[in-house]
Amino acid sequence: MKTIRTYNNIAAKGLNKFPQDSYRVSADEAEPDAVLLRSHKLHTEALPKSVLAVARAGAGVNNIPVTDYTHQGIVVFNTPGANANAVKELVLASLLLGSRGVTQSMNYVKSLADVNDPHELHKKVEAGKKQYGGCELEGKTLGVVGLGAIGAKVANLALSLGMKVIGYDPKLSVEAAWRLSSNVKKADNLNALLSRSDYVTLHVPVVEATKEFMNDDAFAAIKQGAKLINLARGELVEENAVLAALESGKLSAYIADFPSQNLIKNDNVILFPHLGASTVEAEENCAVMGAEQLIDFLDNGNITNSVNFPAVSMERTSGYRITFANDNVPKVLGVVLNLLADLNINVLDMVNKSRDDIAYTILDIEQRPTADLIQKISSVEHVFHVRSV
Ligand SMILES: NC(=O)c1ccc[n+]([C@@H]2O[C@H](COP(=O)([O-])OP(=O)(O)OC[C@H]3O[C@@H](n4cnc5c(N)ncnc54)[C@H](O)[C@@H]3O)[C@@H](O)[C@H]2O)c1
Ligand SMILES: O=C(O)[C@H](O)COP(=O)(O)O
Repeated sequence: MKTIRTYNNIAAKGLNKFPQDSYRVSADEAEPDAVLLRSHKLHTEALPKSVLAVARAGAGVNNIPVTDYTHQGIVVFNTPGANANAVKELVLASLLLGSRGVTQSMNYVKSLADVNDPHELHKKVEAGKKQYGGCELEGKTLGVVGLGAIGAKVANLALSLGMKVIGYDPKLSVEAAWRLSSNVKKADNLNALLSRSDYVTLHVPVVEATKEFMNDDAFAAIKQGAKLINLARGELVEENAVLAALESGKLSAYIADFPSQNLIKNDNVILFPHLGASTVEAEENCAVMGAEQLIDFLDNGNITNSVNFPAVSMERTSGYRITFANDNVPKVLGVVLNLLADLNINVLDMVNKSRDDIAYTILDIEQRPTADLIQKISSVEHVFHVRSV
């Protein structure tokens, strides 16, 4: 029986993917084969030695110490694009909330609950509305920082609303570029985007290069009166810098998914409780994708959508499967194959891929691998993980 430890609220549609006759899934597994989670932070937690893989049912993996796990042979997965539509739709709400005094005017109407005379109420409604006049999105410019799964959907949506769209993504993948309308204008650098955008929306991961990249310099470059939407991560925006930009009027609104005490107190900040991916559809998509990737890895050794291991998949042959991970240096594969040859073990099929400084191999052999064979492969220099699948 394989076991999966879950954290957070994982949609039942995903949990039901694990076959009941071969998997046990719960929050209490002491020595799980894998972990399935959402935003639970693993940085301060030691994982049991039994863990082979961690699946993040979602996009951001900044809650997982990915680099530490890599050399322990722990494969980390995420679910690219599975919640992109949910975030895109909340960006649409953010654009409108930032433009039309929606929440403020709703609060004004609520404050009229005790005005019982219909004529008096009508007068107050008509007199009050002038405080909440807004502007339209059509014709305005949206700057999209990060044009991956979410950014591309947001950019295309904004075009359909009649907005002009500028994008900035120095690491844009070819696949992501294919998803993007050719009407999205390319900014050569961040400041070129910031200085021309009425609205700026962030869709990049938190990594060393993006931490607090929205700092004093960025707000100095931003267009006077711009509005900033951040449904990506709080750490992308330096808090004192955004508060100062709001105070000076350089920024007219900040709409974000990551509350802090200082932000909550500011009237020009609209905050959600990390709601971007919280739709039935997104939660199910993420849970299903995460579960399927874990099952294929645990049952077959195949790796799809890992953030630290190469993508490697091979159809099963009639034989027995071994997988191993090693430092990406010359000769390791050759040594393992020689070892098999010396033991007169026939290889039926094989695939080997590398990513940065690690490599991963799937080998189908003709005979059942013994504990001694697994031990011998483990002892090969630079091999740090071996599994009979
Ligand atoms: N609020 C939420 O609930 C929620 C939901 C989903 C994702 N997110 C956040 O949004 C982020 C993006 O998600 P995604 O699914 O679009 O991911 P993605 O990997 O598809 O896209 C990220 C894009 O950012 C680009 N990028 C990386 N560094 C950059 C930089 N320095 N400047 C500009 N672009 C850069 C990449 O090239 C990529 O195209 C996630 O990492 C996560 O932190 C939040
Ligand atoms: O990175 C993500 O996918 C989002 O931040 C969603 O996080 P959640 O699954 O905890 O809602």
